[in-house]
Amino acid sequence: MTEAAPLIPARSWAIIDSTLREGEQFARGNFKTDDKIEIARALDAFGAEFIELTTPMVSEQTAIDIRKIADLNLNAKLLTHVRCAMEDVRRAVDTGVDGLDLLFGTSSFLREFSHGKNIGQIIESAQKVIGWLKTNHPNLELRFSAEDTFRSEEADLMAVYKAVSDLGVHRVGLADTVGVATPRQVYTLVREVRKVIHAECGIEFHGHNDTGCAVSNAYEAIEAGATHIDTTILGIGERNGITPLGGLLARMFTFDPQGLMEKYNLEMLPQLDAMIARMVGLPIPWNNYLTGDFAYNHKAGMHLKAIYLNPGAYEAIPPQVFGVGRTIQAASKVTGKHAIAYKARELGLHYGEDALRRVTDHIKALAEQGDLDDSHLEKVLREWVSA
Ligand SMILES: CC(=O)SCCNC(=O)CCNC(=O)[C@H](O)C(C)(C)COP(=O)(O)OP(=O)(O)OC[C@H]1O[C@@H](n2cnc3c(N)ncnc32)[C@H](O)[C@@H]1OP(=O)(O)O
Ligand SMILES: O=C(O)CCC(=O)C(=O)O
Ligand SMILES: [Mg+2]
Repeated sequence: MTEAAPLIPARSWAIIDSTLREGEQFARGNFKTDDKIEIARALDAFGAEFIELTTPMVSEQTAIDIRKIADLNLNAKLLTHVRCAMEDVRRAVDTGVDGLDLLFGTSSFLREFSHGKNIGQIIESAQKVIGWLKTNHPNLELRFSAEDTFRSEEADLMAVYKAVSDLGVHRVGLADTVGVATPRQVYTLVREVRKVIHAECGIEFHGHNDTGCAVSNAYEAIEAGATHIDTTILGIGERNGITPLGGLLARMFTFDPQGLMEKYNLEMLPQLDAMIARMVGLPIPWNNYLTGDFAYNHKAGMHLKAIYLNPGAYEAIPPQVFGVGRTIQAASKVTGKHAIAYKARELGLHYGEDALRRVTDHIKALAEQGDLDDSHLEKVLREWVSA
């Protein structure tokens, strides 16, 4: 690293976990009442500051489920995600949630093909809906998001964000709905939005992962001053999903580990990922952030030599903080004498320098012919001594 990492205090941003909203839009996300309660409780125990729930407009059952979750009296604040329409907000305020996440698409795509409103009409709808909410439900936490922000005209966005900030929303939302934004665009737009909204108004970022930037875009949003980041467990959502909770935690851990450990029960992450994998009927991806099967697998001889001396040599984040372990894969063609010596010592075996070189080369040659596992390695090491 040529420059010092920027100091980004974990206290400067909060998680809005949307597994129970965006996650329901995932191909395999079809949570039943008990699943929703399990997810909400687990996120609360983890320490998520906010839990976003699907709109009660979906169905009577969904409305009942939102009320059930509200009755759990969790520490996390509950939000429901609703269209900027009186019918929806009237239904939403009856559910017992703490806040409403309103949205309206501002890009020409969504203005033409989703709802047919121009920017003036969007602002009028926002005035009507937010005005009614402020008068009748002043304690609700309100957010207004410009859906498809990153394909919207900047002048339109600024007009909408200024209007809703003047109406007194607690947060404005920037949504990379089709996952097209670059980190630099996110950084720049968050800075621009900050200039037109009130100082006490928060900024939320919601990023899809279509081009693989969901984590980096969330990071850039935070660096630029965003206060809230949308995540889902395992990143589930429409298409290939949004910023995964684990990915965001991994990214942010490197800036303020202590702050992150104080805010969240990080060692619960494997449990959260496993819960959602079970519910959606899919395995945790092998290369998943922190909890993938091989996220902490070390194999090459040059790495293993250093790992034995200090795991930090090849790990940016200590696995135990997130409740996972590391795997040392010493039996392979890319292994080296230090790893073999270490494995031998574990078995109470010791070789001289020449023998160690020869057994290492033998193991590498064997691995060229097929996979080796630890038990095979152990057998070879023992036979080598007795031979
Ligand atoms: C990027 C995102 O993820 S946005 C969030 C997406 N979430 C959802 O869609 C929640 C689940 N959705 C549903 O259950 C249904 O779509 C409902 C209940 C919301 C609406 O269902 P329907 O009345 O059958 O309408 P349908 O879904 O076919 O069409 C969407 C309607 O929402 C309107 N709409 C779209 N965006 C908005 C908005 N931000 N504010 C107000 N109305 C909107 C459209 O104009 C259309 O209404 P219209 O038929 O009067 O033109
Ligand atoms: O309400 C928001 O900010 C995000 C909505 C959404 O899921 C999206 O735009 O992808
Ligand atoms: Mg989304």
